[in-house]
Amino acid sequence: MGTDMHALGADPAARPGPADPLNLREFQAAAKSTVDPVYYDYLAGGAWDEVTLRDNEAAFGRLSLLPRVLRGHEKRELDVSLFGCPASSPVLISPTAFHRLVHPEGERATARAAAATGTIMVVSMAATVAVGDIAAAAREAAPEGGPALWFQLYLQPDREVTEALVARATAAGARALVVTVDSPVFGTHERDRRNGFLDLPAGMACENMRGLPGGEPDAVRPIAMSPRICWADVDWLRRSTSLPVLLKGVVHPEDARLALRHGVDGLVLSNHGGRQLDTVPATIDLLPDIVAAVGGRIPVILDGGVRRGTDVVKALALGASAVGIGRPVLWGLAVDGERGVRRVLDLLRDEVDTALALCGAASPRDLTPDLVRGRP
Ligand SMILES: Cc1cc2nc3c(=O)[nH]c(=O)nc-3n(C[C@H](O)[C@H](O)[C@H](O)COP(=O)(O)O)c2cc1C
Ligand SMILES: CCCCCCC(=O)C(=O)O
Repeated sequence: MGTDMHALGADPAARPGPADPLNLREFQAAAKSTVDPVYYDYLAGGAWDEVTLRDNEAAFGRLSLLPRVLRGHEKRELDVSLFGCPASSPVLISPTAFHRLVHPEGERATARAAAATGTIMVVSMAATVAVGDIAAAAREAAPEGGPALWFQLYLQPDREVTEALVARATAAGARALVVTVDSPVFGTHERDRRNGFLDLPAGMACENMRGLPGGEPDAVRPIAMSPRICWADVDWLRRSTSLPVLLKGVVHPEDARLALRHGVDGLVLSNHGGRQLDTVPATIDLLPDIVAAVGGRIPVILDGGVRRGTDVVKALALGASAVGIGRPVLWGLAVDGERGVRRVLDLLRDEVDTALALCGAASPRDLTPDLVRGRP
C-alpha cells in the first residue's frame, strides 16, 4: 500500500470489489475463467517444454533488491522518453497477435487504454484490426498527444510486401519499427497442436495483411516467417525508412554488437515470451551481457515475465531503458476490455512507483546495478 493509502481510497467507487484483480497474476487467473480454453492455451502457452516461459518469471524471483534509505525524495518521476515518444512510465505494451480472440474491440480497445494512460503500444503485424484503425482509436482516446504507436514487423521475403507494410504503418503515424528477428520459423506450441488451434475463427484475420501487392485487392496474405531473412534485409530496411528501427529477439551479445554495426536504433531483449526457441535463458538473466555489449549507445528494452513493479525496477537497475509486457495486457483485455487494460497498466505503474520509493529512488535514472543482488 502506498503512503496515500490509495488501495483503501476515500472514493468508494474507486475501491476494488472483492473479486477485482489486485495484481497482474490475479488478472491472469480472472482471464483464465472467462477466455475459451483453446484461446487461453494459445495466449498463455510457450514452446515445447515451456522451460523458458516459466523461467522468464522465475528468474525475477531469484533476484533480490537491496534498497537505499534516507534519500529524501518526496515524489517520484516515472516518465520516460523513447525515440521522441513520451511515456508516462517505463512500461510499454509488447506486440501480441490476435486481440479480437479475447475481446470484440480487440486492438482498438488496447490502443485506447494505451493512449489514455500515456503508454507506448507496439502494434503487432498480426493484429486483428488494421494499424490505421488502431491509430484512429488511439487518437479518439488522446487527441492532443497523438498516438504513441510503434509497429512490429516480420520482414517478408518479398520486399515489395514489406515496403507496403512499412508505408501503411508510417501513414498511420507509427513512430518506430520493431523488427522481430527470433522467428525464422514459427515455434512449436504443443498446446495448440493438442487443441487443434491452427487458424483464426471465421470473421477474424490479420488485417494488416489485407490488400497487399501481388494479391487480390481484398485478399489477406499469410504472414511468412522466413529463414532466408538476414542482416542484408535489415540494411535494406534501414535504408528504406527514416523511422527508428529496433530489433526484437536479439539475445546473443555478439548479435547485439552486430546490430550496432548495422545501424539499428534500439534492441528489444526478448525470447518471445518463451514461444520460439525453448530453453533460451530468461531475459533478465541475459540483460547484463546485452547492456555491456551495447555500452549505452542504443536503448535496450526488455520483455518476458514482467509481472510486478519490482520486476520493472530490477530490469531498469540492470540497465534496461524500459520494459515491455505481453500477456498481462491480453488478460486485462479479456477481463474488462479497455478498462481492464487500463487497470493492468495503472496497477503496474503504481507498483513501480511504490517500489521506486522503497528503493530510495526518485526516478528510473536513480536505479543502479548495486541495488540488485543475486546477479546472474
Ligand atoms: C499471444 C501472444 C502473441 C504474440 N504475438 C507476437 C507478435 O505478433 N509479434 C511479436 O514480435 N511478438 C509476439 N509475442 C511476443 C511478445 O511480444 C512478447 O515478447 C512476450 O509476450 C513477452 O513476454 P510476456 O508475455 O511474459 O510479457 C506474442 C506473445 C504472445 C503471448
Ligand atoms: C503466422 C501468424 C503469425 C502470428 C504471430 C504470433 C506470435 O508471434 C506468437 O507468438 O503467437
